[in-house]
Amino acid sequence: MGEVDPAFFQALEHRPSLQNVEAQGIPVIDLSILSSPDASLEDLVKKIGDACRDWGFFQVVNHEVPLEKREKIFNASKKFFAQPKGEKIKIRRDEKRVLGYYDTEHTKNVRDWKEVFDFTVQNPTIVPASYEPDDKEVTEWYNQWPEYPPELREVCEEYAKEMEKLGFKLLELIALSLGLKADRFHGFFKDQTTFIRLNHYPPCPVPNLALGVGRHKDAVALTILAQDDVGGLEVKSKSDGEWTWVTPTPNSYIINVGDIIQVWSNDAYESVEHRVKVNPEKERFSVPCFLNPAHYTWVKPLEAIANEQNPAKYRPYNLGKFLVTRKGSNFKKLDVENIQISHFRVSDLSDKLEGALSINT
Ligand SMILES: O=C(O)CCC(=O)C(=O)O
Ligand SMILES: [Fe+2]
Repeated sequence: MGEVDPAFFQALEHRPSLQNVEAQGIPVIDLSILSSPDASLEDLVKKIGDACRDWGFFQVVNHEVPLEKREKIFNASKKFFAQPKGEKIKIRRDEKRVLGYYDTEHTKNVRDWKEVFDFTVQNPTIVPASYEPDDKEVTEWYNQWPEYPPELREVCEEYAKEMEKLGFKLLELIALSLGLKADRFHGFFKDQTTFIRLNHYPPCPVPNLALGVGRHKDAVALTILAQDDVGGLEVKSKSDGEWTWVTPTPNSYIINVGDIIQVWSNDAYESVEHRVKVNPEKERFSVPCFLNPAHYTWVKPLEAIANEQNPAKYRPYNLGKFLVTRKGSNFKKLDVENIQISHFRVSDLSDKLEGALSINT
């Protein structure tokens, strides 16, 4: 192995410890009660609400996603990434075709030690043609499928159906836990921009300097992640700020609240920072599904939650414009911070300023 490109090196304060702090608290929630039609959901809804509030993360077991479908997508993913780079870059993403293979993602401007393959659940996926606020034109994102392995497309499409089913169940439970009607979120996903990513983290000679994915929050509604038994995911604990290792639980899914649920819930549930450590000997595979609403959604605190006592903490933002801005910036190392929900946060200062202006006009 030659010299490692310093583009992968984290700043001193973000370098990972090689010791893992085991998670005591990230709850493992059993969903089996969902298959008994007459059972009361009260306990389950409370567990989900507590987990969303206290951790922003939880794992689910007995989720009814067939193990076979999970094994198939992991096997196909291994076959795809095991090919020479020359094969993989045949479906490399670029500024026009934003889906497919790439290995140059930067998180917070540091290069991630990983390669990925992205596909959307709806094909094509409709998004704005540009990030210019006044440009009303839309465009279509198409999936790019590799020649090898030939089963990849079918396996991915089958897996996507399972993720949608589980995703809707989880969204219902989360809605109930916020005191909303179970189907409150469904409408947002009619023309969803949900995408699934195959992640491959090769063994890394500098696991003390680099990260598989640097610290970040997921800018989507909800993430459903399958990880293999190597482990690497760390979550920043809300209670003490420690990076906490998520011990792989066989055949479980890790669920995390994304930025959009944070905004919808007006900060009742927060999108929590997480990162991925790499391993000097073992490669690791994971498959996150990022549940994301339609591009025309204006993301803002829900009326049933934000009110006079609990004023909206965010200004509405257009999801499609947000998404297109982010996708565009993935290709390059930026001099500025990537677009974040915090840019739409109503700050006390701007409130006061706005107040002052409205008095003066
Ligand atoms: O691979 C993982 O465990 C998590 C990946 C992740 O956080 C992401 O892709 O957003
Ligand atoms: Fe993430």
